[in-house]
Amino acid sequence: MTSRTLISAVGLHKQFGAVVAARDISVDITAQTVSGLIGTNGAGKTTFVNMLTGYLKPDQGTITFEGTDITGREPRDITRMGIARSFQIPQLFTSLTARENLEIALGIAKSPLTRANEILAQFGLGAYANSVAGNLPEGVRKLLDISLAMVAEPKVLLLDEPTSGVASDEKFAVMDRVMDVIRAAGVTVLFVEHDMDIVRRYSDRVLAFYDGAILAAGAPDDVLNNAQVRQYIIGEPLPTTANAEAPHA
Ligand SMILES: Nc1ncnc2c1ncn2[C@@H]1O[C@H](COP(=O)(O)OP(=O)(O)OP(=O)(O)O)[C@@H](O)[C@H]1O
Repeated sequence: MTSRTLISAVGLHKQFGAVVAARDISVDITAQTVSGLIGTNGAGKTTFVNMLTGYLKPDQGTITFEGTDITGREPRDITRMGIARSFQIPQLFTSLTARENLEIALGIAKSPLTRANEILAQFGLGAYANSVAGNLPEGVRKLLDISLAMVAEPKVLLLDEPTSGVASDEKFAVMDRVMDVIRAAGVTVLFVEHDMDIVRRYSDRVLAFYDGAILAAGAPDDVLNNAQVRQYIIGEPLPTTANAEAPHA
């Protein structure tokens, strides 16, 4: 498998008053990989995602996508270039059916409305085609929301807590379906997730955020077994860490 760098972030810095939400973040994202972003609340995951998607402009640093500098570009330009996003709370028209939601997204993407059936089938949503989105179980709503993001055939998909609010016995089914679709389409994924079982199972690489910086990055087992990650992010103090200092504290 070739490992082509798709996104390259160099020296990203973002400050809100006294709060440093991103401190000197440099990371490369390889094409067609799945990166799990972990970190406690306020660690800087959303800030990083917002900078990649143009919702926030970094104070310093650059972001390159397929060799083009996209730093500070407008979100709609970045979306058009192939970076799509879904949110923690699905952005659906709750009074419309699943199919109608997809047809609206297809219309915006200037894609044939007849693709709705194919996309519903890909995401296992055929049985819900005529159900009103507001009445769908959370796992199905999440899948529908992600299917809307896939309408534009993005190269990169950013997912914000794809399993939050989903019943624990449905989480793996939701993620299995998402991963099947995105791997078949060759999409590169970054997903923010608090459930470490999901992170371990579905990530090729984990980026662990702490206090605005990347504390560790690498293979899931390496990062999730890293002593600092366990202590400061997963919240499992180690018996021998009584004298350890918090990074950046
Ligand atoms: N628009 C903003 N104005 C002021 N402070 C902000 C803003 N956005 C983020 N912050 C601060 O920046 C820090 C990083 O926040 P961020 O939302 O990136 O963290 P996060 O890791 O995504 O957390 P969560 O898991 O809660 O979503 C926090 O201290 C947050 O309060």
